[in-house]
Amino acid sequence: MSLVALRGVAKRYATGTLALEGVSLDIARGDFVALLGPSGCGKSTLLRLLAGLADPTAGSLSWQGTARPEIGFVFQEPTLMPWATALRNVALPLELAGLRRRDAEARAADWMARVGLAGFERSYPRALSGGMRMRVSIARALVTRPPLLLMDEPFAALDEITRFRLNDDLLRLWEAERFTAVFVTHSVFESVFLARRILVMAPRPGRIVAALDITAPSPRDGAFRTSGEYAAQCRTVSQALADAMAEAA
Ligand SMILES: Nc1ncnc2c1ncn2[C@@H]1O[C@H](COP(=O)(O)OP(=O)(O)OP(=O)(O)O)[C@@H](O)[C@H]1O
Repeated sequence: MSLVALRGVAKRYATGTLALEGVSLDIARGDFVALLGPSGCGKSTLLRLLAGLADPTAGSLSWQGTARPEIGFVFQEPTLMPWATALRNVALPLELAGLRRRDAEARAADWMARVGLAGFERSYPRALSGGMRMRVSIARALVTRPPLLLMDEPFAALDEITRFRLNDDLLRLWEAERFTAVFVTHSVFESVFLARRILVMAPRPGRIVAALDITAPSPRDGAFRTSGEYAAQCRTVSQALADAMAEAA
């Protein structure tokens, strides 16, 4: 069943830039969708439309049950409050939702453990590594258990080993929670590792040029990352991306 259906969506900014045109897609509840494409193809714009941070200039977004669900966000910058401990950062969305501080912190501590940060509750963001700050950001996004998680190149600034670990842990969380995930990335390798469906986008105007299903089963782990199946899927997606870029050029 689709969580959201987009039909003929376009977005033209006030500057005249046509960031998206003719975008039609269905995002199934519980799916993991990657938006893959070169700079400027409208990935972030599509995420902003899903988030309700911008409105389409043409076409429609229809949410199942008619209302946009609660949404968790993870950006490339973890955007934590520097004056608050990691635990306070994770607890904040719960307190904003009306939970008592003690209950919010208990649940936040549980989520910190789930992202591998047990023992760092009292640490301030500046004392944590980039990867750990990103883990705090993921815990903060998921602590209210939103049905939809939007991620905009969350791991692009991290080193490769840290990025692999976060990919592994994100998949574990998704398998346990089954939120719907929409993940923006420039990386073919990351998109194939994470996603069940990859939407390849091309620029000028931003549009979806291919939709590829990645059928590899769970669990996807270190063994999957070095498998022939993974390499073959990466080749297919790379080719689709190269075709998209050639068409756009
Ligand atoms: N607020 C804005 N006002 C005007 N133009 C914008 C705005 N935001 C994005 N654009 C333009 O719309 C197009 C799509 O931008 P968008 O950021 O959605 O692409 P992207 O695929 O996410 O790129 P990147 O990978 O570089 O983040 C680009 O040409 C961009 O310059």
